[in-house]
Amino acid sequence: MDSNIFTCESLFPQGPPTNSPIPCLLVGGDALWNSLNPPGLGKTGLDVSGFTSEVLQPCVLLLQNLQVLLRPRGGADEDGRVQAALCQLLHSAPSRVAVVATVRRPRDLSAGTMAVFIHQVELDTPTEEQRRAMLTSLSRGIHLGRDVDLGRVAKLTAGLVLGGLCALLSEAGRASCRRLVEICSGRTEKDLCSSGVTIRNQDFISALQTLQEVQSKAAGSPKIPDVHWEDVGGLQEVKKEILDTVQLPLQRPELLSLGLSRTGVLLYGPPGTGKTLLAKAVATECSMTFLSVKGPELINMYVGQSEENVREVFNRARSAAPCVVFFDELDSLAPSRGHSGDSGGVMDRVVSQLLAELDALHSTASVFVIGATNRPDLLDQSLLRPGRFDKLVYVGINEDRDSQLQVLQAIVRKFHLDSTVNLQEVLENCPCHMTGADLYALCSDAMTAAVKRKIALIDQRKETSQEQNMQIFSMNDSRLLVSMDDFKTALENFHPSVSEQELIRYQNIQQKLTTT
Ligand SMILES: Nc1ncnc2c1ncn2[C@@H]1O[C@H](COP(=O)(O)OP(=O)(O)OP(=O)(O)O)[C@@H](O)[C@H]1O
Repeated sequence: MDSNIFTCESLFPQGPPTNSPIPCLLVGGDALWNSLNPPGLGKTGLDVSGFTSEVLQPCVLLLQNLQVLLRPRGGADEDGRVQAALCQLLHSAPSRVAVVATVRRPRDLSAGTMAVFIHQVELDTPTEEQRRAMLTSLSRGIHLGRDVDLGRVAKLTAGLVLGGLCALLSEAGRASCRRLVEICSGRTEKDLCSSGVTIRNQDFISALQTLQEVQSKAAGSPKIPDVHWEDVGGLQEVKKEILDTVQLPLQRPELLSLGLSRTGVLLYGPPGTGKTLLAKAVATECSMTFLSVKGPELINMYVGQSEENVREVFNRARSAAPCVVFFDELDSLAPSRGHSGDSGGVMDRVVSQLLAELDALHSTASVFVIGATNRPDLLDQSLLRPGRFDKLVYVGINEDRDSQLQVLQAIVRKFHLDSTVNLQEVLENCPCHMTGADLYALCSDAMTAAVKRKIALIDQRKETSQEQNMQIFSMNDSRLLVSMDDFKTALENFHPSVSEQELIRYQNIQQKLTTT
């Protein structure tokens, strides 16, 4: 049993408060399970003295992840016998033992179990200000370089909780050791650490990257994307409209109390015009995490599961706040109620759930919703009421050459172009109506042509080198430069993805929405 009694590291990562004389016993897993379910399940009831002997009292008994204990085999219902034993435990606990239990989501426990606990405290994801205070407190006693600005670190750590911030500091410490070992070759990490290391800003940056990589590997966890304004060409007006809506309440939280904040923006327009890209850029530029959800992914055949999925998305967003939730293909998640044609009314319930979640966001600036659709006319109109998606922004096709050039320049930012490339000339050979995705396809076709050209060159050189015994030339020998000829090759098979008729249909929808 002793091996299951731990210190309270999870509650107090730096150890229990030193000025507190009360020990904290963390009990979890098998110890509690065995006590509540002795072999044969004949006896129920926890012998608290097993954990909290007279010697240790007064003390705090911390029961972690209570839901796991109550639903040991992941079943839908709690085991009544375990629940009864738990109630018994709480009633029979000595008065000098305070029992604290933790659970990820209160709804994981039955109402009966919840009622056993007199006080229920919800721990929210820390705000930027709270993260700053935590970082200041956690880094006490650690030597930080003059270039470290904990306020900025707090800004970049949206979505991290106390444990994450502890991990960040440890990782930054490791990064600073690695940096020193590299500089002072010949000295071991142990030597350097014993003589004291200073954590610099670059160590925090490297630690953040490491943490984000780990997080992004964890299924679906939101992170701050890496798309900047420079990656979005043109769309100046759209960028401004979204930023005014998202950034203002973040910078001026007092607007919330005046009821001047907005919960969501709906981007609509033809496919491939940069709606997803814009939403990601907003999140990056405002240092918010990004949670992308495709409408159809949330729909599930099991009764109640689709609504639960919607609820779960908003829970995840709240725990990663400040967060931008991006609902792609919103029309398939929230079609007009009464018209969806599903027999069980699943879609109607999903829409109602979505509306309830949007309304609940109203009092906070930390979760912002961006919806995207090609068919705003199919949406349930109540979504467009004030306080929900109350700003509609049309993201259309760039029709003038100037804005097309801006998109092209944004796309080729990461390409190496040779001096023969004239982007204006490329555009002159393109049709008038092109989406950003079309231009991206054109550039990647040009890149493919460049790769093929280089492979052909290598093959040719190989033949000559064998004949003349020359050194073999490989793909890595020089940078891959995309030439004007590569663009010309790409243009041969280039067709815009949105036809003129479709474009007219989108423009009609836009006109209808702006006049209503
Ligand atoms: N304005 C733009 N600037 C730079 N690149 C763009 C732009 N618009 C689109 N692109 C390119 O096209 C790709 C697809 O765009 P995106 O996915 O954002 O379009 P979308 O409007 O969300 O499409 P859909 O409606 O099909 O979801 C982007 O990854 C990007 O490479």
